[in-house]
Amino acid sequence: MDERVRWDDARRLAYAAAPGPVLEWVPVAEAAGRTLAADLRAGIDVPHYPSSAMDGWAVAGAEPWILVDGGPLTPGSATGVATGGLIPGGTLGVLRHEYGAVRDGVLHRSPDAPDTEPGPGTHVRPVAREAQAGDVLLGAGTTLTPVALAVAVTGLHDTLPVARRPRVALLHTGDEVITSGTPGPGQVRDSLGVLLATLVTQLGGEIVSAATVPDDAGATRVALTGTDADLVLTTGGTGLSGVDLVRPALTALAAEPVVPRLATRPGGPALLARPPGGPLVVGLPGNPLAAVTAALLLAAPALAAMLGSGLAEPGRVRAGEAVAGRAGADLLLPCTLPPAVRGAVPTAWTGSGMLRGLVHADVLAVVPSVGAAVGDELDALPLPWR
Ligand SMILES: Nc1nc2c(c(=O)[nH]1)N[C@H]1C(S)=C(S)[C@@H](COP(=O)(O)OP(=O)(O)OC[C@H]3O[C@@H](n4cnc5c(N)ncnc54)[C@H](O)[C@@H]3O)O[C@H]1N2
Ligand code: MOO
Repeated sequence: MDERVRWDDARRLAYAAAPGPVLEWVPVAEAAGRTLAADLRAGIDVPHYPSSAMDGWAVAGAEPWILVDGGPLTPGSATGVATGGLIPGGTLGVLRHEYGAVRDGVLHRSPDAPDTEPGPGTHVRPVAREAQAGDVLLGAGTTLTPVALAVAVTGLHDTLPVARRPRVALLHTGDEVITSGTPGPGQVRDSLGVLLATLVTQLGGEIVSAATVPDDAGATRVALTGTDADLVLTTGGTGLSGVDLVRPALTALAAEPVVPRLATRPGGPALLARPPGGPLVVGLPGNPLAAVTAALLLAAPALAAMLGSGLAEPGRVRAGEAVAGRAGADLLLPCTLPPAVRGAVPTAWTGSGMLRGLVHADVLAVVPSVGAAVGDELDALPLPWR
């Protein structure tokens, strides 16, 4: 049986396998970038009083208008209002400053005032035009952008119910992986640690631990379970050699293989498994481009589910050049979108051990096994750091 899962099915399975959000309250000033865990309703009508949209005069009845100090107005009277000022009772509409002239305490329309001004409701912002008290202003799952925070404050919210940041443990396997100094032959500097920590943070998670585990079955098993994280991301050790121990360790733990492998290149050996009672485990291949690709396909959807945000639909791009396919797998290629080409062009570095191409890439384009001709529409995964 082919246990390799297509890239799009893998995203959905990862999203479905992850637990939902845990709610916590944070002050609005500390909530930027967080994800709302519950609908936020307006605590007041927005706006909550009728206000002027212009500097000018609130008028009642037909001109001329005798200026009075405040309202309520009776027909033939007017009072000065500033933008945002309270519209007094009895007001017909607002005559903006440019279209009025005051002589001897009496307001007249100027000759260039439009015929329609002032009419009923001119330049008046009615109560609740934007929202009524109780309306949902921001839905659960909304990312708290600067604008969303402002809307929350307008709706009278000083603390916000947000999804607790998913707690993520990083586990690097491989005796050859070193974290400082110059690597000798057969050794490699850990480049995935900083990459994944940054990516996880950008995706809304929180790194709670980062450890390196030697190529030892027992140590790998212990490391996979000895954590209170919500999600464990392992690197390396997903392959077939005697020192690739992530898969055997998960089998020994009787973990449910939610995504046993991916039908993609790079990233084919990646996996997502659920040990009983333990945190979700995403096994990323050691080859760096394969690791990032798999992180976007498996870890990103799992984190989105834990945050209660939706599973983002992939984008679409046109192939900017012909690309040969690869039998039995979808190619996920770092591509730029040069304006002159009007399509996706693979970077010069698409090997699974190479990261250079991703630095300048705009998307990961999905090239089906049959390949792509110039102009073909392709699915494309956005890159979270773009
Ligand atoms: N006989 C076969 N060999 C391989 C196959 C296969 O099907 N048959 N698949 C290849 C594919 S595809 C991939 S991807 C890799 C998967 O490798 P592992 O997940 O087992 O990773 P390692 O063997 O531990 O390391 C691979 C590579 O990555 C480097 N690495 C590991 N960790 C890090 C790190 N933290 N930072 C930077 N680089 C890292 C490591 O040094 C190796 O060069 O297997 C293929 N082989
Ligand atoms: O997933 Mo591997 O990096 O395809 O060679």
